[in-house]
Amino acid sequence: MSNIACALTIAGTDPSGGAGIQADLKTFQELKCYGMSIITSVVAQNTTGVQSVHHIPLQMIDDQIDAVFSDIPVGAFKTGMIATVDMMQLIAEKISNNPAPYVMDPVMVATSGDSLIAENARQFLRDHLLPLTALVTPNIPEAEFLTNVKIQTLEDMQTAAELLVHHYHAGAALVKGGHLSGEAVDFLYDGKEMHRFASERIATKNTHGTGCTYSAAITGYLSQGFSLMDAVKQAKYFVTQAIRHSFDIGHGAGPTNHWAIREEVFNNE
Ligand SMILES: Nc1ncnc2c1ncn2[C@@H]1O[C@H](COP(=O)(O)OP(=O)(O)O)[C@@H](O)[C@H]1O
Ligand SMILES: Cc1ncc(COP(=O)(O)O)c(N)n1
Repeated sequence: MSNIACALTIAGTDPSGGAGIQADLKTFQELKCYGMSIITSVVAQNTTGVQSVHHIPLQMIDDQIDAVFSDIPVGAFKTGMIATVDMMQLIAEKISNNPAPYVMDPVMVATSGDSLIAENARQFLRDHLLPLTALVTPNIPEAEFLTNVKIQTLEDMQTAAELLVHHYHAGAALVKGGHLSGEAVDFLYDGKEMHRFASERIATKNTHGTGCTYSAAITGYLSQGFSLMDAVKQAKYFVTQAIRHSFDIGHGAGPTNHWAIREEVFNNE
């Protein structure tokens, strides 16, 4: 199978398996992509929150990126948690010559409320990494920070998506509405048109890692050659099913179910 789609994630870890690198690799696997990962920080966390963080030395991040880029053609890649300005600077340099589509999940705060990146890194992310993206996938608080727009309505989400592309130079923007109420509505703006992706809101507290899973699914589909619009459409379906069949495990916000689009799960619905 030499023509397998290769998808890469550059992110932090979650030993409890619901978010970060672990969620990304599980998602790639479900989509039948060949999954690869570069670890930026090792995070001691679980469904209740973050206990401690160890940043991987810059040289080691550099070496990991070289190990992958020098050997295997990457079909698409994503970034999740990048904790410091130094890491961002290095990653920006490394990826700027890679032609594969880049999906940025602008991770700032975990579902538990714990901050995952340095205060000054947020601005650096917006000013230096955002212009390199094919797509950025902020949730409401992240979109608010990136654009300075207070987001309370579906119209505000669309305004933020347009600003991310036209003012902050993202390739495209997917503003996710998980943090509003009512239907779970996301808006994709590709620089020309606004697309709406909606699903029913599922009553669950188990949303640990939804953003990671969603952006990994988009990356996986892009690595397989789907258009941006189709990749988001398929990924929205994937994440909705993953939330619908999420696991009530752990003492906090449980993880999503990465194998929820398998046929046997549907057959048992
Ligand atoms: N309770 C829910 N029911 C259905 N879809 C949801 C629910 N919560 C979030 N989503 C969807 O999950 C995806 C992740 O969204 P969001 O929660 O906004 O991001 P993040 O996990 O980065 O905070 C989006 O497609 C959003 O619409
Ligand atoms: C290493 C890492 N990266 C990202 C998240 C965000 O998770 P969520 O998708 O729940 O916002 C996390 N909790 N840990």
